[in-house]
Amino acid sequence: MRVPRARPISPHPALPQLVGWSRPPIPPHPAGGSGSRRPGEGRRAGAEENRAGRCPAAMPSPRSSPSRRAAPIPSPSRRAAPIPSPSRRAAPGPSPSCAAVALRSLLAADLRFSRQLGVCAGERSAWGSARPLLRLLEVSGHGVPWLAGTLYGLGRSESPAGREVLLNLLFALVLDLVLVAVVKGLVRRRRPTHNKMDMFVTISVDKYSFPSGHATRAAMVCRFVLHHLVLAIPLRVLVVLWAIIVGISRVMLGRHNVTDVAFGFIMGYMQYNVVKYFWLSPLSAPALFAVWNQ
Ligand SMILES: CC(C)=CCC/C(C)=C/CC/C(C)=C/CC/C(C)=C/COP(=O)(O)O
Repeated sequence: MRVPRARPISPHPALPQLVGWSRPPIPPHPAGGSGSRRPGEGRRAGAEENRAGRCPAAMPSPRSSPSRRAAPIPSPSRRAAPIPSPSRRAAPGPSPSCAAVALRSLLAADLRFSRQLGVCAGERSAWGSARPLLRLLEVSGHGVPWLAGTLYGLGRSESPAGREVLLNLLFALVLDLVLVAVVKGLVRRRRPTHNKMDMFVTISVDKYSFPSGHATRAAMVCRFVLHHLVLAIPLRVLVVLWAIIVGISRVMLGRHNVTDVAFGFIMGYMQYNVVKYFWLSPLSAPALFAVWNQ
């Protein structure tokens, strides 16, 4: 008796749409299928995966699974290829763990929630009239004004202590740009579909959204300023509020999902630890400071 060969199980086909990650298209099925699944097939495949999976939360409910299994498969070529029963499946392939299922649910909720919060994503959005104000906030957290301002300050500064702080701020800003570009390039999460790509000066990886560069910069600069500038309490509160509002405005503008901003805040907060660890001073980098002190 010929035992049908088990087909490898691919990850959930709706995953790229759920999480917004770039992924190459699914190659055509060797049996002659179109390669892309039809509506409903994804759910069936997902249920199959879940049956084989390790996470009890991913198992289909007894009420829903028989009807899904009974649903006709529209493509004749697909009908010809028998779906192996769990008992015959030799190598079940990758199955979603509880963590993967939880992550998918979180990311799906993230996309839904972020779309709802994107109330300034366009001029015609619910709060479209506030968009110019939020775009002003966008500029306030952008890399160019921060780099330009820091370089200008460095050029004008006459105190060694001021120069030291500004030099380290410059290092922090460049470090932030590099780290964000690396993570964006590795993760390659697309920006929300409702985002208008009308951002002020971007680099190539800025087509990706994870993490939010504005959130990393806002969190890092906020910690930097609070540590190195002597400010009155109301001003300190303002700096913290600015960082939080810059982050929230990224989601409202439709530039990011909530998780991009949340991770960006955490990453920016930790980046400051790196800056603190590698703090540039006349002792640790004498050559650098000798340039100015001549
Ligand atoms: C200003 C000076 C002196 C030099 C500029 C050098 C330069 C061109 C640096 C690049 C700055 C830049 C384009 C930063 C990107 C900022 C940005 C669009 C981040 C994306 O933020 P996100 O929150 O949407 O991820």
